[in-house]
Amino acid sequence: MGSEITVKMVDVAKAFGETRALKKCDFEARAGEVHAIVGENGSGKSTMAKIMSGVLHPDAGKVTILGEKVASPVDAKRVGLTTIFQEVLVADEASVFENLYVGRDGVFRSQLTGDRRTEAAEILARLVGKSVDLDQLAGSLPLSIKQWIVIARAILRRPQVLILDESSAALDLDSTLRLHAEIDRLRAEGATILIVTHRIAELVRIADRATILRDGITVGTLGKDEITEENLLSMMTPADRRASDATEYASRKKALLAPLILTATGLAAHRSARLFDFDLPKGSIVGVAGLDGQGQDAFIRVLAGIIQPFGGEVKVRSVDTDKMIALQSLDDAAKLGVSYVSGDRKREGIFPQQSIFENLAIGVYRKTLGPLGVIRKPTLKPMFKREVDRLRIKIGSPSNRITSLSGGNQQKVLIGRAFANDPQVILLNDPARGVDLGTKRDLYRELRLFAEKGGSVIYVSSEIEEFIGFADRVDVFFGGTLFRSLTGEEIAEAPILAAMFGKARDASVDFDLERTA
Ligand SMILES: Nc1ncnc2c1ncn2[C@@H]1O[C@H](COP(=O)(O)OP(=O)(O)OP(=O)(O)O)[C@@H](O)[C@H]1O
Repeated sequence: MGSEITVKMVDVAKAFGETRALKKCDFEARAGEVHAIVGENGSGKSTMAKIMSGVLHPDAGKVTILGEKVASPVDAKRVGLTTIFQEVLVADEASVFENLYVGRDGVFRSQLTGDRRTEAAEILARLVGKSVDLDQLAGSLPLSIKQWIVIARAILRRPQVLILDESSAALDLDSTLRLHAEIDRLRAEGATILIVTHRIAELVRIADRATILRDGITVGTLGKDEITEENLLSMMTPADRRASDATEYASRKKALLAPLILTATGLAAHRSARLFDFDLPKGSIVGVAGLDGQGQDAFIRVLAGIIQPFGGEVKVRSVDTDKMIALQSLDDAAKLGVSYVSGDRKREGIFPQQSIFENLAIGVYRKTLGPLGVIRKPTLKPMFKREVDRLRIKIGSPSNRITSLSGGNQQKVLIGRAFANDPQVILLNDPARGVDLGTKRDLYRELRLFAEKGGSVIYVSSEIEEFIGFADRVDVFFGGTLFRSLTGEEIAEAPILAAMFGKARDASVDFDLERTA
């Protein structure tokens, strides 16, 4: 590891009105290292990244990047710092190539040499995993490729300091590995890479050091060998709020023998995919895994009544009549007690113009309408408080806009909304994206309690480790269809991974998880 200090923050403070996002932040990163910034939702990580990038100015303290002060984003770029923020900023009406070089000595194609095209094509192909036509309009591409354009744009700048603020939160396993290979490459060239992430497996695999923030204060830095889930948790979370242990539950095969609460028969979630059947026993937790685009996302959205399947039908047991009733719409889902939580809060989840309170309580408004359709807010208050406490949502006033919350806390509001509806089935579509470690554990515990009381859970995740010690069964999607169901001891990394790649039960995966450069 190079010893040159590239990023230095001393005694930095930053407040937004009454909220003291950073109180005393000290930080140091060196050339040739991957340094993670870790902390609970709302602990100040993004604020720290924005200050380094010149987007925000500190109220107090000193910040230097490569020995220089940075007063604006332009300044930051000049000294060699590039940041990839959570938002995917791509100009739809410009070509892929123009998007890659936007802001760099003009975007006119005539000024850009052939070398640049070759370099852009190479980097993008490495990241995407296949070649991408540089001349097509970015607007015609799926979100996943747009995300790669943003990452490629940053890498093409050959930054000396690269900040990734939750840039891998929405990436699937295969994509994450490609991003890691690229990070390794930059590290080998002597760059400093700062990553803000809640994905523990990612941290352990790639970070050389990790600095932990708690409530706007940096509490310490761990070396590579010290980066473990337990160490991170104990530094991130005050002792009184820490779950006493990493309670792991044995997968309960018995739970799978209970009467069925939801069934899907002859389902085709994709146009040309093989038909499949699915069932959800009452009181069970079924995990759903798959690489990006294998049909699991369409599947859970069909179950939620958001989209229609190409064929087949979904039925849910009615609480009132105990009969299996067809579910074909969002309305049916609400009536049958099926709640949905999306991990893609920007597109499917939050109402950005509304308050935190309204965003959480929106699903129960209807049930509590008073005479003349007036919302009886006081009746909702205890429910709101219960969910905020249960999920430890860090909020100021409930009447503030939801967008004033940190990303992870917005996600917690969506999870709270699902519980608040008092459902019999909760469908979660990669809900823990951007949610901190402590809250993830709390979420698993709450879902366990929910299942023990007879509730049923379907949990889609892009992180294999989420299922282990949590799910009673893991259904793996491959090629647009349900490929394999795993129970008991098969709920482990190797069998899940094998099924995700469409491999036979006992075949080992010729895919190296530790693959680097
Ligand atoms: N523009 C803003 N206006 C008001 N409050 C803000 C603003 N930006 C951040 N905050 C508040 O500052 C605190 C720190 O937020 P920040 O986004 O830095 O946290 P974070 O650690 O990145 O969280 P997460 O893991 O959820 O992304 C939070 O309480 C947040 O609500």
